Amino acid sequence: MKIAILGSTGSIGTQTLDIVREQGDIQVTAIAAGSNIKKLEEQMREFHPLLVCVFQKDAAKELRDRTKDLNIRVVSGMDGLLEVAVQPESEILVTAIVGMLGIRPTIAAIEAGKKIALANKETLVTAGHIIMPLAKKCGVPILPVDSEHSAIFQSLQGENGNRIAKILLTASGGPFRGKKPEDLAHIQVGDALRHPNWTMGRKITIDSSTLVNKGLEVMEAKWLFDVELEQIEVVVHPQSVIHSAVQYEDGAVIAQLGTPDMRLPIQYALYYPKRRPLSGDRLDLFALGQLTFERPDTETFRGLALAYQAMRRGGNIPTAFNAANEKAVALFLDRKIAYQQIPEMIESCMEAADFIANPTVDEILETEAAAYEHIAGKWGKVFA
Ligand SMILES: NC(=O)C1=CN([C@@H]2O[C@H](COP(=O)(O)OP(=O)(O)OC[C@H]3O[C@@H](n4cnc5c(N)ncnc54)[C@H](OP(=O)(O)O)[C@@H]3O)[C@@H](O)[C@H]2O)C=CC1
Ligand SMILES: CC(=O)[C@@H](O)[C@H](O)COP(=O)(O)O
Ligand SMILES: [Mn+2]
Repeated sequence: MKIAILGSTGSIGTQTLDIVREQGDIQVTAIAAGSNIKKLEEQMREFHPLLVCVFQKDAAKELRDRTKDLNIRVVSGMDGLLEVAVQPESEILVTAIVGMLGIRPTIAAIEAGKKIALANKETLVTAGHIIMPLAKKCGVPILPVDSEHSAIFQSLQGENGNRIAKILLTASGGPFRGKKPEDLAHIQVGDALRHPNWTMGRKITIDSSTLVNKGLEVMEAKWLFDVELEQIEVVVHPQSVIHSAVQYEDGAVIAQLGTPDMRLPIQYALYYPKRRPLSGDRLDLFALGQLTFERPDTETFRGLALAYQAMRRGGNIPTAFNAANEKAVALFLDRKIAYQQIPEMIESCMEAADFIANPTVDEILETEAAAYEHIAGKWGKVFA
């Protein structure tokens, strides 16, 4: 099997490469990252891709100098990401890049007939109405990597045309589960980066803590599984053992359970429909003792309530939601805004957005730019 990876240096990207190492029959034809040339150089020397993209131009130049002996082409910028996405020899593109920057490369890969192993949920949230019909038209499967969506996908195997009554989308509840709004006023970056169950990139870890991640995942599920919003129920399950479930019309609930290990959904997407042996811990129900469930507290964690609102309004409002969140999380991680300003900025950008019912890619990117401008206009001092 031949694969290309967008975001090879990140959490999902490096775990994809762990699978490449373990399985031994995957060739990595192309990789891309933002600026981490140290890790890219290591990956080039170990996996010998044919093409490498570093988004930042200066970093690409430095990587070229450092790897002259390898004779591997190094490209940069959006054009470089697009080249990696459509690298002629690859069969599957793993979208492990963070943010809606993934939209254009994902579309290009679908148009080039590549299967998509999709981790980059922001792309579906903002452009699901373009990507899902395009994938259908091009006969390209979108194979979910996100743990919940992989669990749903696994629970749907053998459904024989039976309809989904409900999706039970599990959520850990994040590090602040049980807290009230007044407890969140002085949250620091280090507190929010302490996820109870998963080790992930910084942006998604913050999103898990605000429940924005769950809001993004509800939208992702809606696009992937073609269900109504009302058919998706978020269930807080602090142990993260049940990765999600499907309820059928006769009431049967089929779930996928496992240890919190992203290598399983990544491997399942790559080899679908085959399962392969995989190293790692096995689930021990006796050691666990009990599994618990709660309703999400959407009054404290307004990110989830705002996501539902964005989905109900539809059009480009999920883009306003997502773009505002990407900017707000980056500002919070840079210690420029307080934790509770994340939902505040999302709500404000959603209110300020000019509604477009069926946005094109250009209009999605304009909505993103407008959200950034709105934040700069209203909170200008945080950019100083
Ligand atoms: N981590 C997880 O367990 C899960 C992640 N996801 C989703 O997967 C995606 C990736 O998440 P995660 O792996 O945690 O993120 P990380 O932050 O760990 O990695 C992000 C990757 O994207 C690269 N990147 C960042 N900016 C650019 C750019 N401008 N051009 C090219 N590459 C860029 C980074 O490169 P560099 O290192 O150079 O910055 C890095 O390789 C997200 O959409 C997330 O929501 C979904 C489920 C679980
Ligand atoms: C591993 C994974 O898929 C993450 O998206 C995870 O779901 C985050 O956990 P919570 O958002 O449920 O805290
Ligand atoms: Mn998830």
